Amino acid sequence: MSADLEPVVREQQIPPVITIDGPSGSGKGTIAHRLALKLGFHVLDSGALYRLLALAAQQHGVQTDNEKGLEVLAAYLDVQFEDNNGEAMLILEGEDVTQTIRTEEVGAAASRIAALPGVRAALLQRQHAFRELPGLVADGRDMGTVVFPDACLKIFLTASAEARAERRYKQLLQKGFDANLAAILEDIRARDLRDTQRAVAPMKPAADAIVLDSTALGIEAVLQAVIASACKTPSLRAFWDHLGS
Ligand SMILES: Nc1ncnc2c1ncn2[C@@H]1O[C@H](COP(=O)(O)OP(=O)(O)O)[C@@H](O)[C@H]1O
Ligand SMILES: Nc1ccn([C@H]2C[C@H](O)[C@@H](COP(=O)(O)OP(=O)(O)O)O2)c(=O)n1
Repeated sequence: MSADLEPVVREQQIPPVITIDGPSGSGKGTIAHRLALKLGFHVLDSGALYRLLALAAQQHGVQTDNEKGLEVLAAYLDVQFEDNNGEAMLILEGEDVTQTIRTEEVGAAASRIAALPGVRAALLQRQHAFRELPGLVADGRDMGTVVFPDACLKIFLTASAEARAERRYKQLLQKGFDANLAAILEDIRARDLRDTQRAVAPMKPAADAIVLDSTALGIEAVLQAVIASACKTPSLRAFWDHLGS
């Protein structure tokens, strides 16, 4: 944090939170990182926690419907989020799993375990712990509705399933994974359905969220729209004034 930003930060009693929720491939992670970088805020990739737990369950032979077993695993989950030249590096039980957790298989398992109330409750405290000064940008499915209902700015980012599948397909190829567009589209639709239909903390825009459809918008255009909303948010004004000066 730069020295001249310190008075701005000191004025904040509770670290401000910006939430970015939405379905797979809507661009939440990308926008959350870009925005956090601009503001100097921390980032919570809450989906990564569900993915890490899903991978840990696979490695320890805990089935995705074993709620009690998953709760215990979540309570003792040994994970670190480290910074690797501006990129998050995810360590599970001492092993770098940054790439391993990004497969559609782990994403689908994460979505299944995320429907279990005990799992969500067990991960809640870990998510709250990311709320530190100067502030937090949190991305996921229930950041604005359940985890940070008092967030000062809530964005719900969406796009058509086809556009999201295409983005994910390109992203997986870029990362060197094998990918099949039709299979990804099917996975995305199944995940959307599971994430919106579950009884606890279903994916939906918070009543006070700004809904942004990025089907026809590039990353820069989405970022500018989010920044425009952030500039109008009173508790964030001091940060933007500082950046503009
Ligand atoms: N508005 C957009 N237009 C085109 N591609 C995008 C857009 N937003 C994100 N992407 C790309 O789509 C892929 C998925 O984005 P990501 O931020 O990981 O989505 P999410 O976190 O919602 O699953 C990434 O490769 C990203 O660069
Ligand atoms: N806050 C969250 C974040 C993720 N989840 C669940 C539901 C999602 O399908 C999986 C994986 O989430 P993740 O954000 O990593 O997935 P995408 O990057 O959007 O494909 O975890 C959740 O239930 N609540």
